Amino acid sequence: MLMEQRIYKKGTGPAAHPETEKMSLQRGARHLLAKQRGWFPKQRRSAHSVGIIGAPFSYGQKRRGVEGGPQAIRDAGLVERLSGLGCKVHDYGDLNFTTVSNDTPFNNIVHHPRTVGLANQSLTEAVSRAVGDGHLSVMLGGDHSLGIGSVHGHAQQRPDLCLIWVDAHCDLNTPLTSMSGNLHGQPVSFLIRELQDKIPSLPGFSWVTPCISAKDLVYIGVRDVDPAEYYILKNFGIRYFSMKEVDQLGIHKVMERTFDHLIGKQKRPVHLSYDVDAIDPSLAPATGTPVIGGLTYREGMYIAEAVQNTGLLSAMDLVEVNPKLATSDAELNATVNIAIDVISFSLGQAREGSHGKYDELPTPSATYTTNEQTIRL
Ligand SMILES: NC(=[NH2+])NCCC[C@H](N)C(=O)O
Ligand SMILES: [Mn+2]
Ligand SMILES: [Mn+2]
Repeated sequence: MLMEQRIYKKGTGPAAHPETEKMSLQRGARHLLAKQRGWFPKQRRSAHSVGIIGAPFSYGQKRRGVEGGPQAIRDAGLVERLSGLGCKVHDYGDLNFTTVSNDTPFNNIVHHPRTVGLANQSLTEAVSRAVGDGHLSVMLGGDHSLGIGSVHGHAQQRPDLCLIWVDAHCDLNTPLTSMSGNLHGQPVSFLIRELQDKIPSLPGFSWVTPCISAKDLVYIGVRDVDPAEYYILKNFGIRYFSMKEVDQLGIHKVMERTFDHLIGKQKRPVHLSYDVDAIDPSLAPATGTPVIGGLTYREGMYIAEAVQNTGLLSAMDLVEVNPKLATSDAELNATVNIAIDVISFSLGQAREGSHGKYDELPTPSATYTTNEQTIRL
């Protein structure tokens, strides 16, 4: 409730607390409220500096609409949510992608190679800049072919990164094994060093160099694995927790083993690539390749919380939200809100409560001074 007059703690006033940086409306409102009551929110312990990069791109698959993901996620209040968590948010805006003309399929199968290659080249630069600027990079897709550029750009700044890929799919086909021809089913194959003699040179991809080893990657949530992907998982020793392991072990053990594998011996930056189709389609239906039997809301958020708790998250992706595939407003809102929740939990929201808002509790005996009078609360 708004009070008639602003109330300041004794000996303080607006001049004693200059607002040094531009704040979001919500943070500003909270700050004002705190001022009115006479105490101030303290700096959060886990305050991240976050760089948001919108990647409105859909040519890694055939269903248009996923390019509307960043706008839908922003419209639903992502920046305000993150500011409310105490994050310092720098929004880099949306990238402007070029559709290459005469982009004929590679081998008559792989669609839009030049357009996908070029988009990922500019995403690489954007993510590298954001991380170089000192931000935790948050890339909003767009389809999951963007994983190439996001991980690649992150690796330019943090060559020792490891990768957690949360997805119903492995996205591990090579251009020679893909049955769909969609590059969103192939990004990881371009990133893994050990696979490079199996990757043909694709027009638009000459700039790509692999940046992780098979042991630097863990999958969580997979339940739709193509034959070639299974071959690669097994023969290259890639660690993965399918939905079967999530059922057998429980999500807590899955995360424990994930971190044991990736950061057990040595701490290093974590890249979290989160495909919204990892979550069960009954909860997040507005996506292009839904697969029944996915993560519950609680499992999905537990993964994000656990990654945040490592303190090592350095870049993340939230991809495959396709607003055009929602059959109702309710479906759209459910999917977009889950996307925002995944990002928020990855950046410090916690179900047990968040720390940091209060330095101390207000006491009834404290006195507060307005411009004209002293008030006892
Ligand atoms: N990012 C995604 N949703 N990928 C779905 C991939 C589906 C299938 N495995 C393919 O190669 O096309
Ligand atoms: Mn994916
Ligand atoms: Mn997927």
